[in-house]
Parts: sequence; C-alpha cells; structure tokens
Amino acid sequence: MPHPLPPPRHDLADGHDFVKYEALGNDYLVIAPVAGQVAPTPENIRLICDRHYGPGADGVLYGPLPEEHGFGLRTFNSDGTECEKSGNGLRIFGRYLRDHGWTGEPEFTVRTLAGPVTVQLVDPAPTPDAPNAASPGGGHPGDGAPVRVSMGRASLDSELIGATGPRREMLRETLPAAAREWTATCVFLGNPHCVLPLDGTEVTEELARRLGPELAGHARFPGRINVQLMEVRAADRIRIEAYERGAGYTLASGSSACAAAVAAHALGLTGPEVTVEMPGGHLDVGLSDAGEVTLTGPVRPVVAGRWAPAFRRRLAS
Ligand SMILES: N[C@H](CCC[C@H](N)C(=O)O)C(=O)O
Repeated sequence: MPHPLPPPRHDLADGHDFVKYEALGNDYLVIAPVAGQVAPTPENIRLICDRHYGPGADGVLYGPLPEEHGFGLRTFNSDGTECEKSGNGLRIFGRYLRDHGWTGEPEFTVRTLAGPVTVQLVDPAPTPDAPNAASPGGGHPGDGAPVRVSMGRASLDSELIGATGPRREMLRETLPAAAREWTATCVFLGNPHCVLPLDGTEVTEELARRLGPELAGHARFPGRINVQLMEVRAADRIRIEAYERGAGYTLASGSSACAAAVAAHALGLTGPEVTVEMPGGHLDVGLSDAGEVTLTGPVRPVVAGRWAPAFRRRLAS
C-alpha cells in the first residue's frame, strides 16, 4: 500500500541514534538517516556490528531512505558488505517503521536493492488480556507479534544466482568442498543461496561453521553465496543451519529459510507451506502457485541507544 514518506525528522528517531531488534536471534541495528547520522561506510558498519568494540549485530538496516512510494532501505552484513535484501531484516524494519511512527499502516512497500517488497504487520491473535488485539489494523503490534514479508518470486536460474558455467537450473548441482562432493540446489530470492539437503545427523552448527566459509566463497559463486544445511523432517517441516555470506554463522536467517523451503519443494520433498526450524526458533514459509514466497515470524525490540561521544568520533559522518 504505497504512501508518501514523512520528511526526515529527528523526533521520529525518538532521540536515539540506533535501535536494535532481533528476529529469532538474528539481530539487526536500524539506523535512520536523519541529520547528523553516521554514514554506512564499510568501516563504520564493521565497527558498529563488532560484538566487543561496538553495540554488535549480524547487520545494519539503513533507512528509511526517501522514496516516492514506500520506504527505501539499504541492508548491510556485519563484514561491511551491502546485500540486496534480508528476510529477517525486512521484517525487523517493518516493525521499526510502525514502532517509531514512520507509518500507521499495517501493510506497506519497502524498496530494496533487489526491488520492492511488501511488509505486513500481522495482528496477534486475541488473548483474554487483550481481547481486541486482532482488530483489523488496530492496536500496536505486541512484543514478538508476527511480521510477514512477501519476498517475491524465487528462481533456480544460474545467471541470477551468479554461478559460473553455462546457464542452467541449479537443481542437484555437484559441488566439491572439504575433500568431498556435495549435492546442492541453489536459489535466487533477490540474494543467492546454496541449499544442501543432508541427513539430520549432518545438519549441525559444527558442519555449518566448517563447510560454510568454503562454500560461501566457492569459485562457482564469484559474488559469494549464503549456505544452508537442510534436514527434511516432514512434508511441512524442515530444519536448517545457515552460514551467511557476509555475516557468518547465524541463529536464524529469513531468506535462508525461504530458499531452503523453495529447494525442498523443487526437489519434491515438501509441500507449499513449511515450518523452518533453526537454532533461534522457527519461521513459516509459504509458496504460492505463482511462485511468490512469503515469510512470517516474530520480531522483538531489544534496545535503543545513542552513540557515546568517543565512539561517535570514531565513526565517519
Ligand atoms: N539474515 C538475513 C540474510 C541476509 C543475507 C545476507 N547475508 C546476504 O545475502 O549477503 C535474512 O534474514 O534473510
């Protein structure tokens, strides 16, 4: 539902320089580009995301940037690289826009490097304490209330994925790594993913951390790739461990969850609706007949803060 962006006003940032949210332990800092704000240079992003020397996060969401319709967003990984989009990042950004008064709408457009997406704040189910919580568009989304993002159409096209070699569908692709051959199905969702269906005993944090760096930087993918180890548990349930391009091992990843659901469905292993389990919790992924992918799950605010003057001096404007 397009609508004009309010003019940047510092009070919409509530006097904060950044706000941290987490989606199943996948944490992002939202930095609104208001007057005097730091610039999203690779050096700044790396220091801000550092878990020892900065506030720490898996990435930074820099927005809202002015757009004729909807809200512009730039998404950065913790290593300072910019990526096309992040599923959890978009869900967090949607919740931030509503929490901080940039919009009162329950549904709106966010423009990413990979194009526009629709974010929808799903009203929580009513409870005895909050019987009206589910009124249409009404009320403030409660803590952990679901946020849904329409991630667009998925594709297995090697050109979109950025793989070397002849143009092909990347279904059951053989990839040599760690002195073994792996069979992967690769998916483009605005950003690229490499899904490895494995036996459940192999879907471990240890293997994700060991194999992830090698596959993420594999010569087959010059632009690097996000990696998922996947166990199919039932026709409507999968489990993944993700190693993200630019952020490393994460407790959850939204676009990874979508990519794994698309790969499992393309391999004939699951239906169009799946729950994706990750170490940080689970997300729901739906695939429409037209190939549209939706991602739904909770988002939680963590902390809002101001740069300490000495820290601010280390960040370029
Ligand atoms: N955590 C993110 C993934 C960010 C993707 C990024 N690592 C890349 O494509 O470079 C998510 O929830 O989708």
